[in-house]
Amino acid sequence: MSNTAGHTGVFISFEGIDGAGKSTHIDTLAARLRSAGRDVVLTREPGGTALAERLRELVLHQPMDPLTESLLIFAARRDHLQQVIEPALAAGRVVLCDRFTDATFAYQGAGRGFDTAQLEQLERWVQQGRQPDLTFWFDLPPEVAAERLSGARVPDRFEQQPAEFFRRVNDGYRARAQTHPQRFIRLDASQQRDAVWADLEAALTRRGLL
Ligand SMILES: Nc1ncnc2c1ncn2[C@@H]1O[C@H](COP(=O)(O)OP(=O)(O)OP(=O)(O)O)[C@@H](O)[C@H]1O
Ligand SMILES: Cc1cn([C@H]2C[C@H](O)[C@@H](COP(=O)(O)O)O2)c(=O)[nH]c1=O
Repeated sequence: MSNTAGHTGVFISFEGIDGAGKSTHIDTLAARLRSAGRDVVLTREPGGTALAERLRELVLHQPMDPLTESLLIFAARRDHLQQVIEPALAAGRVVLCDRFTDATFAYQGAGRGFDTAQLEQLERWVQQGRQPDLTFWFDLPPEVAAERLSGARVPDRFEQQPAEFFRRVNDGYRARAQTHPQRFIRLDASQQRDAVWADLEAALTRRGLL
């Protein structure tokens, strides 16, 4: 659906292991899109609504088993989709979302070893076919990400995981990128910030979004 300015809603997600560089570029992109006349919604997962932010706190800090973790993440996603993402897209806005369902397949699926078929069921049930139009995957070796994050903050339940966990998570992202090649754009996040931004900008320009 398009708004009065003739803009159609666009849903862009940003993925990658902790410390891969997503946040560094999301704000810059939001400013760029706004200066091009787009109405931008900046949001994140788990989170993005009052309820989903409360669930985020639990998921990041409260010990729980992988099924509980997956259910809470999808519950948060359901609220986020209904309250924020779907209305914004219907109004012709650009939604920039720091992580979405690919993170669940990467962290809960590949990282924790939770059954992918069950995640696919939850994905269908909760999202009713909704997927990002474009997904930037910041691909970075876990050792480099750990180095970038070292001492930056008190680690949450995911950030406390060993490098081997993040290697599996990164493999999980690679698998998702192979399953959804039409929307995935891999960025070499080990480059300098400017080079990563240039690749991101070029990909959006090629698609007529900048
Ligand atoms: N290309 C880069 N080269 C070197 N350092 C970088 C680069 N991009 C980001 N950083 C730095 O790495 C750290 C992590 O970046 P950032 O917070 O953007 O990652 P993130 O993917 O959003 O992490 P998280 O998912 O854990 O929030 C920050 O200190 C940031 O300044
Ligand atoms: C959406 C989503 C997120 N996670 C994990 C990944 C991160 O470690 C945290 C979110 O914190 P950040 O500020 O984005 O780094 O949650 C997850 O395990 N599964 C998911 O679906």
